[in-house]
Amino acid sequence: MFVLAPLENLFRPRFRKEDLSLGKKLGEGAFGTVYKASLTNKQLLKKDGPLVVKKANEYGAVEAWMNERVRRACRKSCADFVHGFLDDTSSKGKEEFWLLWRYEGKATLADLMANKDFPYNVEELILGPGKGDDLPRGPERQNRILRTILRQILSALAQLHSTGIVHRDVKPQNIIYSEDTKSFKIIDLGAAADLRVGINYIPKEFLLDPRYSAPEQYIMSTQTPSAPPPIIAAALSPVLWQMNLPDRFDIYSLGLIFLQMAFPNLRNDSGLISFNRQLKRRDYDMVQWRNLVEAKQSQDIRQGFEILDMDGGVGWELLKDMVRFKGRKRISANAALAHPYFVRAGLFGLSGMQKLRLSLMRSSEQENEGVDWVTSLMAKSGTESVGGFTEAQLQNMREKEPRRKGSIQRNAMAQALKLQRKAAQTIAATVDDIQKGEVGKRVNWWNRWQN
Ligand SMILES: Nc1ncnc2c1ncn2[C@@H]1O[C@H](COP(=O)(O)OP(=O)(O)OP(=O)(O)O)[C@@H](O)[C@H]1O
Repeated sequence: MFVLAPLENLFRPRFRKEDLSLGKKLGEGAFGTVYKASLTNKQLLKKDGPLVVKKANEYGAVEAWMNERVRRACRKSCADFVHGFLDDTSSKGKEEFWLLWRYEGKATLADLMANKDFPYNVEELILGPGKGDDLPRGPERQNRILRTILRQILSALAQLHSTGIVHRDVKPQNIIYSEDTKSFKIIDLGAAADLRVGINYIPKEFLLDPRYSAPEQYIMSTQTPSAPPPIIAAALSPVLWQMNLPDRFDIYSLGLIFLQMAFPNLRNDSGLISFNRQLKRRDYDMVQWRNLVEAKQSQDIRQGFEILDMDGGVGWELLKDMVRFKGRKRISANAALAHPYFVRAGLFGLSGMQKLRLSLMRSSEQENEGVDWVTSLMAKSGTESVGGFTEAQLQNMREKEPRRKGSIQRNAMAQALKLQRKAAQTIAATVDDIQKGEVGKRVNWWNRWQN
């Protein structure tokens, strides 16, 4: 940040108000007004195409800073930021900060969820028209779509979090479908906090959307003092981060989105608000909430649980791990990506039950099947990392660890499936351990896994 940011600014094009022609208004929030726009001076950008301009108030500079940081550290997770500049031509006292992004597309997840055809309308966007027809319409196909959406948002969040940024305003309105990458990206870093350098970190002041915010009032304990100067904050932040796990704030919000995707009756505001009230009254116990609503026998509720209960209820398990009262007990974005809900998904989605059986039997005949098996899952599902480990890292561990003797009982399908689930859980737990700084546990993890 200290070295690259100033350098980068030397080489990036500079924009002025006159270079832009504003079009349709896209939104108006507490921090500014957003327009679709085009460039009058086409030479400024190599790649032509529509842009989005936010005319922001005094918070604009912070939002620009946050966007630049994201562009350097994890650009694929958020809307493509172009530039931010202060408009000093406007009258004094009314300074405006202008922020520019590439126009990602017309639909946010909120727009898509409001459509009666959700989630099939998203399937078409991600796969192309007619491509999901290998399955009949029903819970299995819906589950496949929900899983893809959730995985895309979780990956984006995992990247933000590993950069030290907590978004604090995760909601369907702030998740946009990018027509270019054909996937979901996060927008609106206006309320985000960069805990590594203390930017926008004000423990006593927050501007959160109550519909989606986690029960904790502050993302950092109120006993944590206000942010010190950036360099000191950067040095201290890993400690504060581990103490408070502020990233879990976003996970709770995403859990609520998962819930809304599964239950049609919770997609509108009044549904969500009454869910929040019911959950609070039951001390944030999802099982109690389930008992309450299941008794009501509604079609929407039945449909939601049918999805979450598939594959032994892995969806429901993940949801419960995301929507928990205590931040510390909530799953992290990385661990969630290694959850069986996703680990099994790649296989089911891509090769079907038959091939899964075959590959499990085949892999159970090999030595070292633990690693081989996980890496083959990764290859099949197109996953680049499991629980934060790349394929190369996993293979490397395999080389250095004693070889496993014997093998899983042949043809023991049930056992293999159990192991698969267990392995994913162990990876998730291990990622948590590592995140807690106990790197030495990695070796224990290997032993646990072998056992
Ligand atoms: N990169 C983008 N591409 C396409 N549309 C965008 C982009 N960024 C923002 N929008 C549209 O503009 C709207 C407002 O954007 P954003 O949420 O950043 O502004 P905001 O002023 O903070 O609004 P709010 O306070 O309501 O969240 C979004 O809901 C989205 O429809």
